[in-house]
Amino acid sequence: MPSMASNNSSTHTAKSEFYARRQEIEKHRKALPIAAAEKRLLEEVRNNDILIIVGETGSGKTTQLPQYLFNGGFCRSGGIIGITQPRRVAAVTVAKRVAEECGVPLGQKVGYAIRFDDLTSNSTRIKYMTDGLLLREALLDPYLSKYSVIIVDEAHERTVHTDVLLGLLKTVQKTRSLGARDIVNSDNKKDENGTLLEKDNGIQNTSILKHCQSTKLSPLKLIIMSASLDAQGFSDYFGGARAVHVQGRQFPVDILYTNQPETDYVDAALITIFQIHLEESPGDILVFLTGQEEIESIERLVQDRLPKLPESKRKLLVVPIFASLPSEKQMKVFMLAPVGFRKVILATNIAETSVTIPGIKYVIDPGMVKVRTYDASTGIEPLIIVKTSKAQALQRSGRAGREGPGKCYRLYPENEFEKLKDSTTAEIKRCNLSNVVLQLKALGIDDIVGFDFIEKPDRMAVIKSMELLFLLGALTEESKLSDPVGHQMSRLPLDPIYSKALIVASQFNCLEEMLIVVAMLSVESIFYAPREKLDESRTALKSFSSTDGDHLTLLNVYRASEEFLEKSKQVNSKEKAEKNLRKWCKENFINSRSLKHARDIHSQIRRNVEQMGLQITSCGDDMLPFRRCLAASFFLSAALKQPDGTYRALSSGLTVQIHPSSVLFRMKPECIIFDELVRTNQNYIRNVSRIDYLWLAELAPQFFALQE
Ligand SMILES: Nc1ncnc2c1ncn2[C@@H]1O[C@H](COP(=O)(O)OP(=O)(O)OP(=O)(O)O)[C@@H](O)[C@H]1O
Repeated sequence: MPSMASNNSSTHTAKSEFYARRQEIEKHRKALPIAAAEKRLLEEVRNNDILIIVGETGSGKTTQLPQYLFNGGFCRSGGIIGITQPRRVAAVTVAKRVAEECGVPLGQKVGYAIRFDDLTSNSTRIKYMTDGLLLREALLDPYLSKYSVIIVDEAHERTVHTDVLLGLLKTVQKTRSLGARDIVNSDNKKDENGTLLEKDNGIQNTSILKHCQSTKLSPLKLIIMSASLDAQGFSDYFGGARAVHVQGRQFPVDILYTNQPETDYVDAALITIFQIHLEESPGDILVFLTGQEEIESIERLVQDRLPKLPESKRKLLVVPIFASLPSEKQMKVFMLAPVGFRKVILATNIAETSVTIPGIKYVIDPGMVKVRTYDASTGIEPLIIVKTSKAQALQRSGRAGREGPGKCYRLYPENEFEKLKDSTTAEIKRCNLSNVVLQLKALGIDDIVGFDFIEKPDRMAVIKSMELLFLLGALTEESKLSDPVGHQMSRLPLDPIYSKALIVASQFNCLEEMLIVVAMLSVESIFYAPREKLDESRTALKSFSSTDGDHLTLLNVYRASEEFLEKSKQVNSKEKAEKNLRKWCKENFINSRSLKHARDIHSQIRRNVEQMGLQITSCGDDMLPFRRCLAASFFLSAALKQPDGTYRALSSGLTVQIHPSSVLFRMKPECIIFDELVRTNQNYIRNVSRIDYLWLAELAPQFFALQE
């Protein structure tokens, strides 16, 4: 019968496509430079409990090593191979790729887990995750007992989470080795109960050892990996651990430099995009920029210029990717462009390491990156734009040459490259440490200064952050985590001040409102004001603005958007309603991407506080409790008006000014709290709300009584 015949043939086609794809993948895997080193690497891991692996970008470290270890029997007794990544997008996309290479559905043998998104199951043996997530797992399972191997990938990035994790893993690894060895043959020192005595990294290891002995935990294999790693430094830190190099890269990447330094790198990037598009052979372009605003401005400029090109040259598809973009939008960059189109990806350093973006042949690297810095003496955390390190430049160029030869356009002269720092300053050296301290305390590590970090944070920064946590009520006078506030705060994946605000809000009966405001404060630029439509955008803002300040204004925006969406959903499909909301955002000069991100964060933190058993109630129309709650939570950033119209920040003594984007810019109330201090040519404060000065001593006596 014809229909039978066609069914059969379509099954045949599907089958042969499947086998063709598997063959293609197998061929690709065998061609990777790391493939020649498979046996050697397995031997090295068998012989060394800690191993450092350095290999070129694209050589196959992240995708292949876990598979080699799995096939080499490292999961035989049920253990999991955990691979950490500094970024969520890398954890997700690499896991997808490896699942495909293994020919299994994602979430079975191969899975990933990132904050609020866990695609693993009992059968998962190769698990990709963010370094922050593994740290959170350590809170519940200090021995990381389900892992037989942990690979810390992209260790060169030296995020705070990676650094804390390295210190923690050093201890866990040592303890698990000792525990396991002791079961077999013990001549180690023991206490009267026969438990090994060992105190390391501030953790009382006797209990860990006891556990290791009772559960017969096997030693943990620890692998530190990167393409651009100071192998010696890492080896020294891990007591002379063995370092191996995997030679070779799959495809060449031509590096091109400019003759002269560029005065405006954004403009230079724009010109280079069009030059490549008009003159070079097919292949997609990846451009590294410093942030959402820069990306959105180039996106508009490219769109503006496209219609001026000849019809045949207009097939250019611009796709942005930055951290605060919802993940389903981030995933768009991994989709192939429609036939005949060239894709231009505008990315922050989120796409710098680990990821393979299909189709990328050209990389444009202006050599700049936005980083958060920290001034412990004032508590200011300005975001500044700085030059990348050599390691970052190498990673960026490594995003090309993954599927074929590539080109990287560095928008600076070659001699400038030589002047760059070898590696990026570790984040722990330049950030507010209150979150780190809170996490370490929650892990039972009380001696923060004595903790064996690969690079010690500044002592002053540690002390400042302990002070801050004490003032927020998270630490006791003995510097222990307080109960319940400190413990609750450590469970919330937020900046400690926001976590505290949520806890306080449950007492002020306005948690409903605070959840929204914290979500809105957690995203970049809710409002946008294009220069050519400044008046219109101001008028739009007025319809939401509250004379009490920006926090209530943000609340109004969120609620108005929810109301709009609900109404739209009553008469439209969900997709249509979402589309209408984007239109509504545009009309009201609201950044729909940021708003969507805030809605996601809102539902996530709402789930968190529900799990913690906090009371979610609303203060209704009376905003007084909410404003008092703002004062009780943000008292460390209270400021008083001075005769000249500037403000004095009460905790740092700095002179600050309300940012022109604030609804209180002209009103200038006597006493305010603010969320953020931005340092440009002035100290500007953003997200400002009016409070009553007398509330400060009443609601934060621990701070304002100390001041007198
Ligand atoms: N999602 C993907 N789609 C297509 N090919 C991929 C994908 N992920 C990896 N590959 C291929 O596998 C190769 C090895 O990637 P892998 O991430 O394992 O390298 P790596 O050595 O870890 O690189 P890096 O140091 O840059 O993270 C890539 O160069 C690419 O050819």
